[in-house]
Amino acid sequence: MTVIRVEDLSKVYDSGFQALKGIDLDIQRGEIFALLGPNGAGKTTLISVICGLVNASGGRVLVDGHDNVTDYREARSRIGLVPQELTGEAFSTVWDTVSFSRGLFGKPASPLHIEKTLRSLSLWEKRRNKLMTLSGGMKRRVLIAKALAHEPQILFLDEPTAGVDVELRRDMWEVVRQLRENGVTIILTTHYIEEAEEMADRIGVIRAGELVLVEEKRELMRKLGSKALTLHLCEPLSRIPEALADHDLTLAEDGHALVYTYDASRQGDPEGDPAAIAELLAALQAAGIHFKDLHTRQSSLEEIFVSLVQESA
Ligand SMILES: Nc1ncnc2c1ncn2[C@@H]1O[C@H](COP(=O)(O)OP(=O)(O)OP(=O)(O)O)[C@@H](O)[C@H]1O
Repeated sequence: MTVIRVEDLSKVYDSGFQALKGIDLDIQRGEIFALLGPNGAGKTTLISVICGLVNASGGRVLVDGHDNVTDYREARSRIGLVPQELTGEAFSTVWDTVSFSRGLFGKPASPLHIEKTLRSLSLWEKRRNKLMTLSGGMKRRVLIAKALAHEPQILFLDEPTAGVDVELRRDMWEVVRQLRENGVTIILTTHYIEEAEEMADRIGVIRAGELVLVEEKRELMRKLGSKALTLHLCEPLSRIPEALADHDLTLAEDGHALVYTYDASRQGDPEGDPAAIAELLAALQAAGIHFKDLHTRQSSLEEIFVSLVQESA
């Protein structure tokens, strides 16, 4: 199942700056893994080392069992890397650019594969266009087509939607999902928590060169997400009554709502919060406080992420 194994990886740049500190990470075949982290955390350094563009100072990387230093060609041929920007080549056509990328890996020409790739990225109609004439969205698709030209099993996307509008972002997400459905393993770096929340099966958080967390997205949200139960009251309160002092409540909306915050990880725990909620509701009734509506809200990955990064700061 493991398609990439990263063992005790470290990187010290010539300047003496240590960008990666003993990273251990396994990527599973067929997953979408999102690497989240603030600016300068080491995301680009990590994927550059895995892709063999930057030398590690310590540790090793196995790609499908092939060491990415001693067995560079085998390792590299399995990887496609989608950089942030398209450089040069403004006057080349889409077809030529993508075909050329395949050639760089020493693969024999395969017009069939190039056609399939262009069609899957809705670039077929544009194949004769020069890159300079393409829209930003189309250029991003060309970057992906180039990275897929040599038929890699693993695709790295470095900030795939940095600086694009919402519509294009959704478009790109759809493209990535489609690739995964076709069996490609995806590793993406992102600043956008929304992107990780939307796309990822697993999330890694990197901070100051250390992986501070790797977790299934669902598990992460279950474990760390707090829930808030908001009760909209029939009659506003000026303060929380004594009888409810034992319950962890706050008054909101000018006294028109009571908010109870609890740990979502204890859901389903008979000793935990469901009992506490039942008790709370009973106590409200006993105190003669009636509510006309209620809703619960789970904290988003964004809130979870911010608290994580602050916690380890
Ligand atoms: N060639 C280099 N020489 C010295 N330091 C470098 C070099 N490249 C990157 N760094 C430093 O290493 C750290 C990690 O950089 P990296 O680009 O990996 O971060 P990142 O998480 O990808 O950030 P961003 O989201 O801003 O791209 C930064 O502090 C950066 O200044």
